[in-house]
Amino acid sequence: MVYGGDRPGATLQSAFAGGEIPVAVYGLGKMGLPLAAVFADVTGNVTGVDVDDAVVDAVAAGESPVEGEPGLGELVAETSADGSLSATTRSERAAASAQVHVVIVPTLMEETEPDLSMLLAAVDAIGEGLDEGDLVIIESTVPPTTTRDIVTPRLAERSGLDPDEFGVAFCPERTASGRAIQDIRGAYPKVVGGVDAESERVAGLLYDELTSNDVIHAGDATTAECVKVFEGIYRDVNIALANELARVAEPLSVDVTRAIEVANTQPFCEIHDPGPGVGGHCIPLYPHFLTDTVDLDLPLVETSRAVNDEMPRFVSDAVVDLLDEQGVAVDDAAVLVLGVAYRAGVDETRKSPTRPLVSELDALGADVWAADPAVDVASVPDLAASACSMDEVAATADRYDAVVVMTEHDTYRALDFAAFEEAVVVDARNTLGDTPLPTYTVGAGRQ
Ligand SMILES: NC(=O)C1=CN([C@@H]2O[C@H](COP(=O)(O)OP(=O)(O)OC[C@H]3O[C@@H](n4cnc5c(N)ncnc54)[C@H](O)[C@@H]3O)[C@@H](O)[C@H]2O)C=CC1
Ligand SMILES: CC(=O)N[C@@H]1[C@@H](OP(=O)(O)OP(=O)(O)OC[C@H]2O[C@@H](n3ccc(=O)[nH]c3=O)[C@H](O)[C@@H]2O)O[C@H](C(=O)O)[C@@H](O)[C@@H]1O
Repeated sequence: MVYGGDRPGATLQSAFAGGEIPVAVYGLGKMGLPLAAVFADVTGNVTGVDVDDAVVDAVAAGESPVEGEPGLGELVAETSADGSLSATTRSERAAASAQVHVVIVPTLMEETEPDLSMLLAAVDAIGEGLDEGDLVIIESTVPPTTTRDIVTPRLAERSGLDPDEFGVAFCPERTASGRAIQDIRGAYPKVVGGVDAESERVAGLLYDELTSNDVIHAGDATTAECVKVFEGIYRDVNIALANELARVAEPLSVDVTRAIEVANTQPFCEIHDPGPGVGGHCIPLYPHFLTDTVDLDLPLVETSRAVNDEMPRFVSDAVVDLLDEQGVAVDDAAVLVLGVAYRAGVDETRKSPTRPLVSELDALGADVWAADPAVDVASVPDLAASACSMDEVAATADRYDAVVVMTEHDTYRALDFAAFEEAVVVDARNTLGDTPLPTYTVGAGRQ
């Protein structure tokens, strides 16, 4: 019994750290596997649950199917080998033996509607195996009120327990791909919020064993859900401000990025970086998690989403204008797009701004190619571009009339842009510095 047993905090913590409290982590993806591995490293008693056989087989064999996470491969190998971490697809069976259930499966979006189907499937499996005194922790980002109004009643219904017989808390995953282990271990304070005081107390005690940082008690689950969604919305709105300011670079003949850099020397100013739009499966979603939940107009949040979603067209217009200056019609042009990942340091292409950019150029009749050192471009769905390997880029440089940098991969800074001969360049990330070619830089204007 973890919840409601009135066990003193220290006793509960030593039982948890001593492996006496079996933990199940549902979702062994980019965030879930690092989380399960750290839980296993701390408690020695974790079952990872995933619906993907290949993921489970890899983890059971001590291998990490998640790449690009420093330290993860070693931690999975170590915890699998010493029995701290096991893996299964049998969700209900894992739920029956666990006392702490941590859910970190995807929360996606259909158009602008949150899609909680994977979350609810995991919750249903947990409900089948939920016992009195268990604690369920949601780490997946969810629309505010989900934990209290959807997850908790669903668990009660599935398990036949009263809601006061088990604990539920929302403890958001505040982690970025590429640095998951260090983030989980304590880069930032861990936020916990319970559907009742005991849920929050127990969740706080367990995470206090996991993190080297502080544990912040939000007061309740809905407040904790708002913390996570607000963090993301703040970022989206702030990026939208930077992107809107970037538009004045040309009319004012000013380097807006430089002006932002200097403005940010004031401690209360933190304008983000202009770019080609906002990608990933988090920041573009979280505003909708809020606007879909409250029946209110939230014009700033909605407008910011629109400003960021308009940036791929802004970049496409810059390409057309530069080509026009050179007397090249866009429907006669070959365009190379450098970067399909939504940001540097990841191989993730979900909601990447490159997709709409390529669609815009393709619709204008351009012959579009795309290259990305971190991504298998040929296998990227819904990308209207021909794949070009980085090796081929150098060999075919004279093919292109325009080159567009969409992701700030270090590789691109090493490219010899003189090899692109007559091409024009749009640097949507302000990452190239000076080039020998006609260049438009988002944030700095015409170079
Ligand atoms: N990726 C990121 O940068 C961050 C993600 N998050 C949150 O973490 C959640 C998970 O994200 P990722 O790990 O990136 O997703 P992912 O797509 O990399 O992995 C999800 C995993 O969950 C598994 N899965 C799906 N349904 C399941 C079920 N019913 N039971 C068990 N496993 C199931 C999938 O097979 C997959 O292996 C997201 O919803 C997001 O809210 C939070 C912070 C950062
Ligand atoms: C508030 C916050 O910083 N959240 C982080 C974010 O990580 P994520 O991997 O989505 O990357 P990100 O750095 O926010 O970038 C998102 C998108 O926005 C773009 N971007 C980012 C910062 C900026 O100044 N300008 C800009 O255009 C990026 O290129 C990318 O396309 O979302 C994660 C999440 O919640 O999934 C979260 O854990 C991370 O800490």
